[in-house]
Amino acid sequence: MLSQVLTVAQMRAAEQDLIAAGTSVEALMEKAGHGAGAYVHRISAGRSVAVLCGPGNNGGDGYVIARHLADRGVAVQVFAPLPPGTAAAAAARAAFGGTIHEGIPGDLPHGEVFVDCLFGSGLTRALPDDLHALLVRLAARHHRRVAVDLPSGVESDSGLPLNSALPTYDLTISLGAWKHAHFAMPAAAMMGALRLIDIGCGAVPGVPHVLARPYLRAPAADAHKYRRGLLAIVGGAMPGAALLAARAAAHAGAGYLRLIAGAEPDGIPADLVVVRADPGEALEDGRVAAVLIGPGLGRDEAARVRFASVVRCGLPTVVDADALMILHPAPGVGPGMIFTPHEGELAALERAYGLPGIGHKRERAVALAAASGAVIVAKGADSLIAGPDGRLLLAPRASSWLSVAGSGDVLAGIIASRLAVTRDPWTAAAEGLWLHGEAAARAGAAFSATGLADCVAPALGSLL
Ligand SMILES: NC(=O)C1=CN([C@@H]2O[C@H](COP(=O)(O)OP(=O)(O)OC[C@H]3O[C@@H](n4cnc5c(N)ncnc54)[C@H](O)[C@@H]3O)[C@@H](O)[C@H]2O)[C@@H](O)CC1
Ligand SMILES: Nc1ncnc2c1ncn2[C@@H]1O[C@H](COP(=O)(O)OP(=O)(O)O)[C@@H](O)[C@H]1O
Ligand SMILES: [K+]
Repeated sequence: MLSQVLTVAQMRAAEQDLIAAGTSVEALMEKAGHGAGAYVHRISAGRSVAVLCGPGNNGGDGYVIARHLADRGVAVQVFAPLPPGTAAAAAARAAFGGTIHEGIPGDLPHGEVFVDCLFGSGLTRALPDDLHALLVRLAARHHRRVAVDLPSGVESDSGLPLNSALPTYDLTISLGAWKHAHFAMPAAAMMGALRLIDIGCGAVPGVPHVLARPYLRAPAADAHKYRRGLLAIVGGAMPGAALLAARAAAHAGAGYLRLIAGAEPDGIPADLVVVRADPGEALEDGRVAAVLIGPGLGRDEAARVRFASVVRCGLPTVVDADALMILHPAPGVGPGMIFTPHEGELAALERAYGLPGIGHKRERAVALAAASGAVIVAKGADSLIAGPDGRLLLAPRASSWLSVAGSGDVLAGIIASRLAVTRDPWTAAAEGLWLHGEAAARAGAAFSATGLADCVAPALGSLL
């Protein structure tokens, strides 16, 4: 349940449940403040800290953090432009015996760590100019910046900043549970590293979770290539993309790769079996566990015919790239499939399924999954996985070096390989998305898509 992601309303309800079970708001605030204070203490390494406290319970957490630090001998100053407006925040302030600067001071200190406890999940509108300016000035005067629960000015449920020019942070410490803003762009880009403080919230049924590290297994002792999974990759007009997907797929677990070639590929690797036959015939083999179609397929009539053959074979299929752009709702399209759209392909699919395409990305992906019956991997800087049953997984931020041409082909190859291994679209999507992020972390900086594909095997090795 520490991986659950809650809306503001769900978080409030979870807190109410704790209160109803006998914990006071003050006790929750103590737990949250001490947990966050321990992180700030570590970061400050004994150097000075400034805490900006707002009027609500986020400010209350700030007073607890300040007391935690002062008790450990850290030089801490509190900036409180507004008086506490809740009983718990007032009590936390009274318990802090140190320096409090009220109002909007003209002179502000330079120091090591700035802790933002101006507003948390209670933010309902943009910060007024005076508070915004104070936040920006204090943040600019400190080397390290920590946001408590959320960066002030960010809307929790949408991840939208309600002000322009908000500070960025090195660390964001979420309290009680993750919020959507921690995983949604553009807010997630402002937050730095993410940490969560457990205050004892129970599991909330039916809510999204954070994509977790999967644990994979080496092939069984008696494995053979077919039992490990035969993946058929259906190529098309531009063979390079399919070869790239195959290069990634080869290192993601499938025991056997076959390229059902369209245009004649150059430089075929020795370990890739190339079949020059109609996909309809080639897929009748009976041993094919999963199919990938889309990378380099093209969007012409020949592409449509190849896609229709794949649909007819009824095998578990990853549908990516061009195939998403020519896809239309039809019998056999959707259930048992994984669609891997980026933003443009997501919009095309919404048009194809007659969906309005409004709301948060997560809501759009869930609606598409329900309408199509497919598992949706909605890619981008804030990737997520939606299932036709309403399940939702939000991926932790991955390397921004993934923004390189071909990294989507690599993802499609990885997911398809996992589909051949697991035969389960949901599991394959989750394992594949994690492996892609892990491969990127291992590939370091400025990698090419080929370099990324070559890091898939060590990434998989780390998950065994
Ligand atoms: N309720 C609980 O049991 C706990 C709450 N915790 C903290 O409480 C926070 C939520 O506290 P609150 O609900 O008091 O909300 P905040 O502290 O985020 O905001 C306080 C109040 O400011 C007002 N406000 C909103 N936007 C504003 C704006 N732009 N300018 C001026 N005023 C504005 C609102 O009336 C809001 O209720 C969480 O983020 C977390 O930090 C934690 O202490 C853990 C326990
Ligand atoms: N800024 C970013 N941070 C993290 N991941 C990213 C970022 N930009 C792109 N990605 C990932 O890189 C991949 C790009 O896929 P796609 O848009 O299909 O590219 P291509 O068509 O060139 O292969 C997706 O998996 C996406 O989630
Ligand atoms: K905050």
